[in-house]
Amino acid sequence: MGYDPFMSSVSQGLQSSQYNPYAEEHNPLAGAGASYYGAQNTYSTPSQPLQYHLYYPLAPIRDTLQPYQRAVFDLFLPESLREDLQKKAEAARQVLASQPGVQSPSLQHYHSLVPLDIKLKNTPGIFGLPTWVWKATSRKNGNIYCLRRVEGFRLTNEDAIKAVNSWKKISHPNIVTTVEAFTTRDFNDSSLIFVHSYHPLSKTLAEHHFPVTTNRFSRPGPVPEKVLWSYLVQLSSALRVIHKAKLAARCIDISKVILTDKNRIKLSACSIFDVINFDAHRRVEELQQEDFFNLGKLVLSIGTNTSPRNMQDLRTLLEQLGRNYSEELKERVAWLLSAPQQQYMTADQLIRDLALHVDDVFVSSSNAYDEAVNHLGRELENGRLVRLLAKLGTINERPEFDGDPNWSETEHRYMLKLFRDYVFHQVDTQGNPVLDLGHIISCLNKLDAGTEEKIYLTSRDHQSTFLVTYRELKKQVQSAFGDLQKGNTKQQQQTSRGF
Ligand SMILES: Nc1ncnc2c1ncn2[C@@H]1O[C@H](COP(=O)(O)OP(=O)(O)OP(=O)(O)O)[C@@H](O)[C@H]1O
Repeated sequence: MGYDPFMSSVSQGLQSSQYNPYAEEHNPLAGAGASYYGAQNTYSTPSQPLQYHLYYPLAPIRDTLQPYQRAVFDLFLPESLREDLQKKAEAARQVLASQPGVQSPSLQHYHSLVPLDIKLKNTPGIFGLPTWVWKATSRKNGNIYCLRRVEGFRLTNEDAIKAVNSWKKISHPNIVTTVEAFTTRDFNDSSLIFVHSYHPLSKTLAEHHFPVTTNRFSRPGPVPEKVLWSYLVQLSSALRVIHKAKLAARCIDISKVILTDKNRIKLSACSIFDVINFDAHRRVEELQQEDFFNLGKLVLSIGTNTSPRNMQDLRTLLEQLGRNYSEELKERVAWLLSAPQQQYMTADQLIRDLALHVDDVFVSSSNAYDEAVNHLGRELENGRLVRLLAKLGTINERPEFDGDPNWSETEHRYMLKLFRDYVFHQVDTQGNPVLDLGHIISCLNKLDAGTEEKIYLTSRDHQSTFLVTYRELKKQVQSAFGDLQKGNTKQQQQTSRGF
């Protein structure tokens, strides 16, 4: 089998000795001696032919739905997930409307800057300086990143910016990855730019739990305790990896923790304090203890619905937390708030103390993972069909190939044209188009699997009929597509004669 541009990159990467479900010949020893060795290695490969037309396990709900609903519900991503992913994709692709004569904003090799801040006027936040956040596309690799400008910061020590290098090595599901940092004069001042990975449509915990609203009745209700435990576990896990790398997060604040999915949070502004406060030369152990204190404060703030600006009396707020939540949560938060007095609390110790809640988070994220793999399985099926459709599209109705204007209408290509009619152009007894997605997908699945099932194909003038198996049709698709891949033989001969 030659190079197949419609094969997934994954399957392209497969070694010849590995099983390739898209390969025409599945037995690597095919040829001399194949039948002798035929039974070997079969333990690692599914029996042939693959029953591709059997889709992923279907829910019982299937029987109660109409065919058109069934196809949509059973074969594609659930509506809510599809909508969520599409909204994220749309946000990631968003660009500012171009204005005549105004160049789209860019910064070094980052172009198409789109602001992510919703505030119009920027006041200094936790960094003590105004910051601005954008999404931007890298000219180097086409990826989208989150850029944060720290306005009016003059870098006096070149070593300060190197502090970012240690952060680049940190990779953790609850930490936004740091990519790079640089200085710029593009804003007619000296500004620092931090580049982090981009997580579309994320909100800060401040935006989520303390939305700016003028309607006092629309204030959010109390946050469920399991959400608070989940935040605590996720941030403790982030702290564990940060502290192990001899760093301190320094940005545990409701405005710097982002919510990227339901209850999934990430620390979004790591490395910034390490650069802007580089000259303060504070001991990392001391900063790590502050991380614990700030973690306690964050949970207390959300649990008592009190903005960090109004958290002067921590003792009273702890009592309030104890009235609404379990004693265990109150004790854990009190323990975190005592961090500066305690000598060297560690993240390992914290994770051990949270073990039962870590298990809860583990179970829910494992469930989410299983569900995602299940959806991925269906999408794998759909991706396979798109490749098949693309192949058929290159063959059906091709106006001319190899100097033959009837190429797509003759020999086995004619059968593929009739198959196209069978799949897509059926009509009912009243002559209305049959728009049954289930029929289309089932036919394409059988074609891709090359089953032994036979179908009748009838010419448009009803003068001729063919009884053909999907297996034969599959061979015909491969043969016609193979011809197209080889290219124009007449021209090649002429060219080679020319040499
Ligand atoms: N890595 C990221 N990917 C995508 N969006 C992000 C990322 N980091 C932050 N954001 C979003 O950018 C917006 C602004 O973030 P920022 O940290 O400036 O919050 P803020 O509340 O404006 O804080 P401050 O008061 O310090 O300016 C928020 O909506 C946040 O969710």
